[in-house]
Amino acid sequence: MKTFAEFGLEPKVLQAITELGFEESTPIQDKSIPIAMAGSDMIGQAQTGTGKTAAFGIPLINKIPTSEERIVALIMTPTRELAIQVADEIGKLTKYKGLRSLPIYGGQEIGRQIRALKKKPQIIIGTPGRLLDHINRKTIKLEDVRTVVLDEADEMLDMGFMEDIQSILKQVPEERQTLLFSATMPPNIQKLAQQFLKNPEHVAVISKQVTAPTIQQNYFEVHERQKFEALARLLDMESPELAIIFGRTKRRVDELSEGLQKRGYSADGLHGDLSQNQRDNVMRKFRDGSIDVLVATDVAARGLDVSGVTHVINFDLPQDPESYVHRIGRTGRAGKEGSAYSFVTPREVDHLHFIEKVTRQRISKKPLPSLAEAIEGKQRLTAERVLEVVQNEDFTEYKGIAIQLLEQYDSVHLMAAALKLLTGEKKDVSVELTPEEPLRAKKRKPDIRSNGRRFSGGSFGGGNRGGGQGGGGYRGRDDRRSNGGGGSRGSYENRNRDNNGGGRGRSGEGRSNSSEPRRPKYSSEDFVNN
Ligand SMILES: Nc1ncnc2c1ncn2[C@@H]1O[C@H](COP(=O)(O)OP(=O)(O)OP(=O)(O)O)[C@@H](O)[C@H]1O
Ligand SMILES: [Mg+2]
Repeated sequence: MKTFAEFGLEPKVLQAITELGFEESTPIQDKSIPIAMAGSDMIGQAQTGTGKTAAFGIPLINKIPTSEERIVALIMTPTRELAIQVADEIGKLTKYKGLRSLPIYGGQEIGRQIRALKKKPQIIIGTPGRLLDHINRKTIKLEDVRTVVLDEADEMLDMGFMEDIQSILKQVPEERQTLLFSATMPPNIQKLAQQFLKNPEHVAVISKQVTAPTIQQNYFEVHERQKFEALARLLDMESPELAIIFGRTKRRVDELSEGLQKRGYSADGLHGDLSQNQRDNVMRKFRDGSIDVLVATDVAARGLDVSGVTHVINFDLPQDPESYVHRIGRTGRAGKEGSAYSFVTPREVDHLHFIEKVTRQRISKKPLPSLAEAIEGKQRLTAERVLEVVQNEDFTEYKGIAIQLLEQYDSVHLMAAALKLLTGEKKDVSVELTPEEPLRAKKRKPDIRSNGRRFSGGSFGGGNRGGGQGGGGYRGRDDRRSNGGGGSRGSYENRNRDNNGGGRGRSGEGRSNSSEPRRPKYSSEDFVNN
């Protein structure tokens, strides 16, 4: 691992890196920064949460002169939310150098974007649909662009953005540097690379597994009708700091987040049918910790970086192994620990094994959390909250009444009653979800680690098993809560621009709930206690 000073970066860029708290470069940064600084095209693959944004962001910022008044760099992302987050990180990296960067995405008032474009940003971070819109209106000209980054390129392909990317890149001069980054590189990415990159260097910092080794991966075998109760128990048992729960469809996300709210969890939902404002609010609440549980479709699977996410729960198993890798990668970032739990119905067990095979990672089967474990978890959390008050807060005002009560009642009885009250046991409100069809294993070649070409990268920190590997590259960041700044507005960019539907995202993003057959609802009371 290098210190950033060894790359020969401008002092103002270094200063911003130091302020972000990055002490050493991560393996992907180590390998990509020199290649990108030399001007070569590049394909970069590294596990989720290992700093790919800065790996392309730092060299990009370093090379743009401050005096520049034209758009010279273009970064494309598959989702609006990611565009905002990347713009935020680029903004932080360019704080001292003082370049101007601007996110451009669907769902935001176009007039506002046009006004912001008049301030002559040098770096645009956008989703393909809205970018094309601006190109057609001639409010964005790409004739001076010298650097293009495709973040999550494979996802953009999967969402059907190939033609849009083609049209956008037609506007960019041939003499440019093109960089392509993702944690997964399915074989079809080759097509995109051949079209848009020139003699790219391949850099991969993945040896055995494509998932980050700091994520503990588990699954429960559970019947569809048991899932909600199992989820509630899991949340009670584990009391995550922040959790993301992935559901297959928008309807699922709505029903789940409502159900969790009814049961007293601080949860909210995120999917492509919400208004931009609603998405905005949900992401802001999640980033600042005013909700603990984000329920989302795959709209939140790629690239999102919210520190404090300790748990990812696949309430529904994703269709693609790629999606699994990215979803669980929302935790265990920047060397931190994280846990992933997947709910697998008996008919989906084969599909889970397929995901294990493709990702070359064992996923451990766990027994469903029992009622006793759930209760114990809740009680432990209450006790922790009480002790925190004991240690950190002023409760002098309550001492008088405490003394009075203790004179009349047994101290253990009193304490137990107070804890019961605090635990806030909810009446078992029954929650009904519309069942989802189980997934079937897809047939395909079980390797998503590379596109079949040889990569110049070696292993990721020398052996990926066990912990320890992520630690080296990530010192000094643990207490930082990465705040999205302007908040994050999330949505898959709709193919037809602003929310006209027609998005082709997987996992239900583009699927109309109303067209699905109505199946009988089941109730959480069907759940058999264990
Ligand atoms: N050198 C570094 N030292 C410490 N923290 C870092 C370093 N580089 C990046 N980070 C932090 O690590 C976190 C993850 O980075 P980033 O979002 O770029 O990951 P990624 O590789 O793009 O992941 P994904 O595949 O999920 O998109 C961010 O909070 C980022 O600020
Ligand atoms: Mg990323």
